[in-house]
Formats: sequence, C-alpha cells, structure tokens
Amino acid sequence: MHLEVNQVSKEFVTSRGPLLALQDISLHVETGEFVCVVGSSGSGKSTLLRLVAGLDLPTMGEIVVDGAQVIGPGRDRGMVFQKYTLYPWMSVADNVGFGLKLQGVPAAERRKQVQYFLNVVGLTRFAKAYPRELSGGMQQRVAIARALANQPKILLMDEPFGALDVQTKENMQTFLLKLWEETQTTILMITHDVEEAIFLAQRIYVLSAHPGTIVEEIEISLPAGVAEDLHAVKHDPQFLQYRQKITQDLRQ
Ligand SMILES: Nc1ncnc2c1ncn2[C@@H]1O[C@H](COP(=O)(O)OP(=O)(O)OP(=O)(O)O)[C@@H](O)[C@H]1O
Repeated sequence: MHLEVNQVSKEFVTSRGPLLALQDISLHVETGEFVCVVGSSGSGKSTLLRLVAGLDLPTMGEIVVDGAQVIGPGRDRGMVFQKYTLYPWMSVADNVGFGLKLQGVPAAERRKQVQYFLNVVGLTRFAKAYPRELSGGMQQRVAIARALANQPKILLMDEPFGALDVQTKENMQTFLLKLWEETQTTILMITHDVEEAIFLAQRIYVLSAHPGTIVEEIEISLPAGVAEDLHAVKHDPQFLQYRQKITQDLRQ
C-alpha cells in the first residue's frame, strides 16, 4: 500500500468568495504505518481526509493509492468518523457485516468474518445488541470493526475519539494502538489533539491554518518502556519535547 497526496489544494466557493482551505499539501503513507495529521480547528483536516476518502475532489493536485488516482470513494479506504455512524436499526453484528453483505459475501462466510472482527475489537458478547444499548466507546469500536471487515488497504480516521469523555478516550487510544500493533493495519488519522497524535503515530504532519499548509513532518520515536503506557509516556522528556515543538508549530 502506498498513499500519496501530491501538491493538493482545495478551494471552496462560498457566498463571501473563494476560500482556500488547503494549499499545496503533499504527504505519503506506507504499508503498516500509523500517520497522524494534527491541526487546529479550521486548518482543513476534515477537508483533507474527505479528499483522501474520495468524498470530494481536489481543486489542484492529485491523490494516488497504489498507482491509481482517487476519483471517488472505494473499499480500499475504510472510514471512521467522529460521530457514531452505525445504523441504529441493525444489530452490532449486522452493522459489522453490512459492507460484506453489499459485496455479496455469502451468509456463512459473512458470519465468520463478523465474528472475527468483533473479537478483534473485544465485542463478541454484544453481537446481538443494538447500537443504542452500547456506550460511545463501544459504538466507536463497532465502527472500527465495520471498517476493518471490508479489509481496506488503509483506515482513515477523522477525530474518532473527539466525542468521547476523557476516560473513554484514553481507553480507546490504548485500544487503537494495540489493535494497530496486532493487525498491522495502515492508518491515517486526523486530530487536533497533540498528545493523542504523539502517543499513537509513528509520523506526524503538522497542519497550520488559513490556508491549511503542512509546516512540519516529525518522526516519533519514544522509549520502548513507556511508549505504550499513555500515562507514563506523558512524563517522558522526549514526549514533552515533541509536544512543545508541535504546539509551537501550530501557533505559527
Ligand atoms: N463544503 C464547504 N464549503 C465551504 N467551505 C468549507 C466547506 N468545507 C470546509 N470549508 C471551510 O474550509 C476550512 C477548513 O475546514 P475543515 O472542516 O476541513 O477544518 P478542520 O481542521 O477539520 O476543522 P475542525 O477541527 O474545526 O473540524 C474552514 O474554513 C471551513 O469553513
């Protein structure tokens, strides 16, 4: 898997004239990587992810996945949004299997896949439950299972934990890091949360606002002993250095 965003700009036409949301964005994600784009509100993060998802098209530049230009949504890119986007009338299992059903995967095979991915996100016991019976964090885990069930080349995550309370958010961050390590899923995630980005990503692009431009690319390397412990890592000198640098970049 090789995702490339090449010199992408996006201009919106608004009632107050043209608005340049993204300017000359170039980035890449390789197989198995966990990459975060961090930016403040209005820096164009959602716009960028929508372009990668193929939900909208760039004004200039191109987005390429494994040599093919993105011209619309595709199963090779799985999406997880901030708002829970589960179908309320479907059970958890049916939500996870929905994409497989659309693809025409036979019922028996579908059941196997659904079981597998529910197990991956630790929700086997809730297969028959309905979304309204689950907490926010659990619903987001179902959404992740649903995206993974389609076996995308890359998982695109738009502030997936933005709507969760602090405790649930921390649990989900730890969960996602473990899931990424175990499944070797390629992930591109956008967030405004600098600490979240440093904890999760191997590489971070910092997006500054008006217009959205990439001002920095940072490789993250944290000491093995604390890298997977969200609380310990926040006191690590290296972590604090990254945080200071990114916070400074965001203020530019
Ligand atoms: N469809 C649209 N039409 C016009 N302007 C838009 C549209 N979508 C986004 N914008 C503008 O583009 C800019 C970037 O918006 P975007 O939602 O991508 O930012 P963001 O970084 O995701 O912000 P937030 O973190 O607050 O969600 C904003 O100024 C926004 O008003």
